[in-house]
Amino acid sequence: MSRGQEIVNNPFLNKGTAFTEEERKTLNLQGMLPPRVQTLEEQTARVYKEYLTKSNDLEKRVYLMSIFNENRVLFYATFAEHVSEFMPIVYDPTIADSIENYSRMYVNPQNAAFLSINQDDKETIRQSLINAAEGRNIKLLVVTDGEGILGIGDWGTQGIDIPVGKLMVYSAAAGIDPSEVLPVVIDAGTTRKELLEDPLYLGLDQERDYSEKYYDFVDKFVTEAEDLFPNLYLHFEDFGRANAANILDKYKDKYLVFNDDIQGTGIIVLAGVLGGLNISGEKMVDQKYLCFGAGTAGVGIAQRVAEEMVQSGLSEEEAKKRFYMVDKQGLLFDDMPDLTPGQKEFARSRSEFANSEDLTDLLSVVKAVHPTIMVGTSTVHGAFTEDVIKEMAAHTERPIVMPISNPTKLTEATAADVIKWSDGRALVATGIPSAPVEYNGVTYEIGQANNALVYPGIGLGAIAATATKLSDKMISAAAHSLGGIVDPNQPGAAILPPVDQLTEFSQTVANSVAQTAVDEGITRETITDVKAAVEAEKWYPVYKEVK
Ligand SMILES: NC(=O)c1ccc[n+]([C@@H]2O[C@H](COP(=O)([O-])OP(=O)(O)OC[C@H]3O[C@@H](n4cnc5c(N)ncnc54)[C@H](O)[C@@H]3O)[C@@H](O)[C@H]2O)c1
Ligand SMILES: O=C(O)C[C@H](O)C(=O)O
Ligand SMILES: [Mn+2]
Repeated sequence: MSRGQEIVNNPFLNKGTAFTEEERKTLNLQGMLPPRVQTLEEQTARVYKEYLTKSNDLEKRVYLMSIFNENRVLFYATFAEHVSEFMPIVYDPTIADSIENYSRMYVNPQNAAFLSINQDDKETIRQSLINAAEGRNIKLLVVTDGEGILGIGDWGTQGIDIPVGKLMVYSAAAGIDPSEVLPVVIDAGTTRKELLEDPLYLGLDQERDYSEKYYDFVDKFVTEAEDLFPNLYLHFEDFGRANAANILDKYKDKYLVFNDDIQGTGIIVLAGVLGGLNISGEKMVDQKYLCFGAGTAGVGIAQRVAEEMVQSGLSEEEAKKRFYMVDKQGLLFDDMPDLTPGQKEFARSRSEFANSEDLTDLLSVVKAVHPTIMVGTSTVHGAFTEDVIKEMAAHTERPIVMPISNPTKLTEATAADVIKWSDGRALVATGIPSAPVEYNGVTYEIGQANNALVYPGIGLGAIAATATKLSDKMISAAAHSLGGIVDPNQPGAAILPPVDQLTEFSQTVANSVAQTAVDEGITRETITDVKAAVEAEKWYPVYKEVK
């Protein structure tokens, strides 16, 4: 390929119509582009105008991804101009439609690495990562095995859109250089019959592997990735309930790793709880917490909030007594078979209740427990019914309610309903973006309790600090750093900061995470000026000289 062809076909170098006359001459691009030279501003205006002609969200996403495939600077410059408008298009919830239709709509591998459990020798794993990285300096890798995509379950190889999408948010929100990231999917088969029966399915035509071979494969992958990319921040996303915590626990003391569903979600929900308490004036140690859907996210959040209660003065035992976990069986009791290790930590004793046998549905548990905080991570659409919310609101002045299952079709309630049913008293945040709610003359802003509001800043902070691991203190600092961004005295104030300020508060999160790593002395390099180090790590969507 000629140098000119190489450049226009490389999304990290391509400038499209913005190549100047001078560049067209020196890079041998003459005759390869329409004659008019455009500025980046003209290009983003064109992209946005065309975007507006698309008739549905999936088409909008496909169009934006075509720009992403061609020209990363143009994609991120346009994204930066329309952050809160584009978030639900490139990310959740529209990304769910894109994953469900991935094989049919496939056009481009988007610089991802596709690993197959059938090729489990470490040389092939290593070479696959090298091929996908194409000599780029990879600092951030997002990997999924596709088993627990959002709440929509096992999508095998099609899950690759989640690492791609999570990384887009890293670059847009925190300014992670898009040429320094690598999305990876581990195809270990799938449990989804309709994929295996679909002749168009692009993943392996086999049942998901739950044997030791799977853990061996993950171990080879982690070892090779850490060896190839020595300063790596390794982000795990949407692994299944049986594996996610095991994998995090295995590597978290050894490498700089992060599980978004466990840790990221724990941080954003804790930040929302802190924001809610800031508004209600109540204390953390007085709260009673109900988790509905005690899986990867549900347990991860409960652990984070419990840790916060301990830091607020309770003993670990006292803190755990404030938690009630509800899953398919109803309230979880310690005599139940099949509890996950995380569920066991929080399971209650039957002797605490006169009617423990009856506590098999959410409403009876709410009646028996009178929670002050209720978080939904169950994937059960509509589970927070009018009866449930009214019962909760009857026993607490400002109930904190977060239906955060994704995407839209799985969410436990809408913000508008929760506000109406609680007569405007509930402090609400949702997993997907929600429009403001008008109720009795007050406009309620609804925060988005989605890990996207924190994981980009955490990654940027940890990378900029050259942290050797992600410590509990760094995680806690991230949650606390979001406080103070919202004005709690404003009637109808949100409990979390608005998505249109995503880039600003990602910076705040990054600074505080980096500062904590430096204070703890867990950095590879000596950092004297934390803010400068974070700033130096940031990438901006502007064209650079191509040589
Ligand atoms: N907003 C966010 O930032 C965020 C982050 C992570 C996960 N989530 C969402 O949370 C949901 C769960 O994700 P996960 O990764 O924890 O999945 P998971 O499969 O690990 O957990 C889901 C849990 O819900 C339970 N459940 C299923 N049906 C139930 C029912 N009828 N009653 C009670 N419990 C029931 C399951 O048994 C399981 O324990 C998904 O919809 C996901 O999109 C949101
Ligand atoms: O991807 C999201 O929108 C949040 C979260 O990681 C999820 O799995 O639902
Ligand atoms: Mn996730």
